[in-house]
Amino acid sequence: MTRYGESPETATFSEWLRASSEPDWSAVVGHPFATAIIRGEADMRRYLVQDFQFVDSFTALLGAAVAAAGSFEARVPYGRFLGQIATDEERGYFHRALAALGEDPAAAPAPEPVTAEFRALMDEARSGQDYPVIVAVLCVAEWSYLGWASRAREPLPEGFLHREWIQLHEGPEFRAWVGFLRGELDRLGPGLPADEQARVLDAFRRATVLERRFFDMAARI
Ligand SMILES: Cc1ncc(CN)c(N)n1
Repeated sequence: MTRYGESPETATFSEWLRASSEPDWSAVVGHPFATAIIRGEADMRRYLVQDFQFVDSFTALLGAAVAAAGSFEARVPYGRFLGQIATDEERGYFHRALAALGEDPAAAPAPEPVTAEFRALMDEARSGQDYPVIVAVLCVAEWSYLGWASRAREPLPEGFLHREWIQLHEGPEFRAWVGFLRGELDRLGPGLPADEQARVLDAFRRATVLERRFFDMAARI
């Protein structure tokens, strides 16, 4: 199904995108590496070293969303989240975590193939300046992470590497952020021409496959 609205039971545009990205979506949310994070058992080294490179392109993509959003009110949530990543919260976590793992945040180790592909997709969306496509890629990254992090139950792992990574992707603020991204897709998607809907779906699916492969890479022995 490549057109939204063909199925009468389809609830929202974002839900249609998610359902059209199965089985990869469920594979990300239920991935064994995510389960290992929740249990405090995941070896975070390769994952965080690679994710620090992911976050660079992700931050640039947030900047593109600020520029491409159609109104001041729509730009504000991107600006707010951009601030969180760029300042103490996420950047601070990466610096502390990489230091604890004996890694240098300033080093730029070779990207794994999936990291390079993910960065290429985000850079493509950024330079394309097509707002719904930009939102689709951001939405996959955040919504799928909310999906696995929501599986965590108290007590969270004691070690900060796992506990804080879960907390960064869960909680009322992160839920509201994901709700905003989904809301943008739900607001704009249904009125898009068929070829643009197909472009948005293609970006959403590609990002979902890359999320799955990213966890596969992290879990590799
Ligand atoms: C690969 C990946 N995807 C998503 C996220 C959540 N921002 C992340 N940090 N890394």
